[in-house]
Parts: sequence; C-alpha cells; structure tokens
Amino acid sequence: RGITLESVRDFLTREEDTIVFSLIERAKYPYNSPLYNPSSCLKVDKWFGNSCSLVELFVRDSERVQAKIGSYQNPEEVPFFPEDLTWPVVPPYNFSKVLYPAAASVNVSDTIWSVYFKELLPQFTVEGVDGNFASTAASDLACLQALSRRIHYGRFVAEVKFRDSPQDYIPAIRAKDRDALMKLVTSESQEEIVKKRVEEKAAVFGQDVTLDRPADTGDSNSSRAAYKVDPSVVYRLYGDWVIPLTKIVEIEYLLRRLD
Ligand SMILES: C=C(O[C@@H]1C=C(C(=O)O)C=C[C@H]1O)C(=O)O
Repeated sequence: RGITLESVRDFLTREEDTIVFSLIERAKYPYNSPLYNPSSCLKVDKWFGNSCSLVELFVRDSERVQAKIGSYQNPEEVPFFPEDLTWPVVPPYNFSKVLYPAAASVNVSDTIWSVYFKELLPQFTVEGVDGNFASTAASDLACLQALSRRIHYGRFVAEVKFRDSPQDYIPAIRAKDRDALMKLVTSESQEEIVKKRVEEKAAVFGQDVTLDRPADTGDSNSSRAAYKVDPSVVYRLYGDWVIPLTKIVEIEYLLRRLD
C-alpha cells in the first residue's frame, strides 16, 4: 500500500501550514470572552435544559452541516460531537482503508477541546472584546479542526510504524507497556525539526507584506513586533501540546492494534 513514514510526515508538514494559518486568522480577533461563558445558551433538542457556551453551539451545529456534505466519512476526520451528526446526503466515496478497524476509533477530541480553550487560545490572542463573535467562533472551529486532524493523524503514523517493524511493537503491545511504546514511537530529532519548522512558518506567514523595501538596517528585531502570532509561541504550542497529544494517539492506537 502507498503509505510510508515519509508520506505520513509529508501530510503532517502540509497540515502545519493549515494550523499556523488558522492561528494567525484567530489572532485577528481579541479573546472575545462572551463566546466561552459556559451558560450562554441552551443545548437544542435532546440536550434541552443543559447549558453550553456559544462556541460549543457553533461547533455542534457546524459539524452537523458539514456531516451532511460528507465530513467524517474520511477516516482522517474526527468530530468533536459525534452524537449530533446526521447522515450524509453526498454520494458515497471509497476512502482507502489504512487503519486497523479495532484501533481506528481512538479519539482524544475532549482533550483537544479543553487544551485548545484553556492552554492554547489565551497564549496567542490579546485580551478584549470586539463583538465579532461569529467570525471568532468560525476561526476557533478552523483551529480546532486543523489541530484535530493533525493529532488524530497519529493513528496513521502508528500504523506505518507498526507495519515497518511489527517485531519491535508486538511484545510491547502484548505487555501493554506504554513506556516502551513511547520510546519506540519517539524520534527526538524529528520533533526538533517539526518545532523549528512551525516556528519558521509562523515567522514567514505572519509577517506584514509590503512593497517598499527599506534598506536593511541589520536590526532583525525591528520586524519581530510585526508577527501576527509570536513564532516562539507556536514552537511551544507544538512542543508542549500538539506533539505530545499526537504521541498519545499513536500509543493508544498501538495498544488496540492486536485486538
Ligand atoms: C509523528 C511522528 O511520531 C512522533 C511524533 C512527532 C510529531 O508529532 O511531530 C514527531 C516525531 C515522533 O516523536 C513521526 O515520527 O513523524
């Protein structure tokens, strides 16, 4: 089959563009705290009577619409609120079956949700309210979906690594040895490459583009302030959250790989 460690890493590299751009777009708006008040609205139909935040309402209803057009048929996509989805009205498409069925359902959506709102969002937005609530919620959705796709792609990474050397993985899986699996899936040199590259992407994508080219003053700090999202923040978000969560997905997938 055409899936290799190189091809899955290429996917993750391309997905970095989507993630960095989505953070830059979200950073256009201030934090906009009214979106995150947990008791702003009532959940519809079966959840009637329970309260939820405006952003949760936005994501639930958006996923429902997207599912109609076929989201989540592709095994690369994992919803945040699977219980709300409706049947697709698009013609079926035969997505290639790469994942091991018993392990494909590994899912850290709840963790991604809370990490995004508690740990990530406050680090790359400024405080304040500007009233652009729907645009801000749409930007949150874009960030959440890009992060979810990247992190859940750990299932594909794990599948490739397993197929490349089952003899290394099978004893650790049988022993349910998470530490051994963590050592097997980890490549520190690759992680450093990824973190440096996303930092660079944040610098390249997030600078102001102008047509006047003043003489280079040699003062590299003069452009620093112009970045829309601080590149060092993106480096840390990847190192502290995105990569560790991807590896948790890899390990949880592998633990089910022989079921
Ligand atoms: C995804 C991989 O597995 C691990 C996770 C990485 C990541 O999330 O970027 C990078 C290297 C590995 O430690 C990989 O090997 O590419």
